[in-house]
Amino acid sequence: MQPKQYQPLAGKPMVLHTLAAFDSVARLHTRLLVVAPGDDTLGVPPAGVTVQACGGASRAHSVFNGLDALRRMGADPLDWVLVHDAARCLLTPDQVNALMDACWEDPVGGLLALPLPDTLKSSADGRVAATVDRSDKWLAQTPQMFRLGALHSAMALYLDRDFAGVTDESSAMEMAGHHPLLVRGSAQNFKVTYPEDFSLAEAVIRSRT
Ligand SMILES: Nc1ccn([C@@H]2O[C@H](COP(=O)(O)OP(=O)(O)OP(=O)(O)O)[C@@H](O)[C@H]2O)c(=O)n1
Ligand SMILES: C[C@](O)(CO)[C@H](O)COP(=O)(O)O
Repeated sequence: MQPKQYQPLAGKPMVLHTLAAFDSVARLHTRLLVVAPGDDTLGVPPAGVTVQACGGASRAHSVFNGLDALRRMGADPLDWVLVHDAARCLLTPDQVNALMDACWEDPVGGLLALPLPDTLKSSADGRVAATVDRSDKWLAQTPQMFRLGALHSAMALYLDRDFAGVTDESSAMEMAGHHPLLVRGSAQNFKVTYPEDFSLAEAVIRSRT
């Protein structure tokens, strides 16, 4: 079976839907797609997209290597960078613009996220241990937008620990003492994770055309 990001959705690989969300965002200077070393599945990338085969063992390794690649490509440490999951293929240009509008003047940057919609339980041995107050809980999405140099420095602190605990860019910034901005996203910007997510993603894509 093909890796998730190349599985077809509504007639084209998932990652092409993901990249398309950034097509009409004129403020973006560079679009970089990080793939695994030796991965040329995509062949010729879409116009305006640079591919770097510098993916790593985990998401955080891939992001860190991608930040290094951007520096080699001439990006400045003060440039904003938006990091996005290939598996969030239903992102829209409006959501990207909302994140950029909210973060542009912010001293730290931020991320798309959703307030938790369901009652939250903690568990022990497969049974409910407690109901957790969810009034301050959010589900982190991507893109996550930070200054290139600040994000690289924050992540570098965890390089020798194999980025343990760095499950998203915000967590690295938080551990470096920052408080990223939460920008309300959309439930449709879910990460294709479970088998049933593929048909849901396809239905949403078809509903938009
Ligand atoms: N080594 C890796 C693993 C993941 N990712 C990125 O992180 C995103 C979110 O990870 P996910 O796809 O959920 O992780 P996987 O481990 O690839 O997928 P799954 O949990 O379904 O096995 C991916 O879409 C991809 O963009 C990456 O860049 N490098
Ligand atoms: C970055 C992320 O999508 C935010 O919700 C998520 O943490 C990725 O998790 P994964 O375990 O790498 O799929």
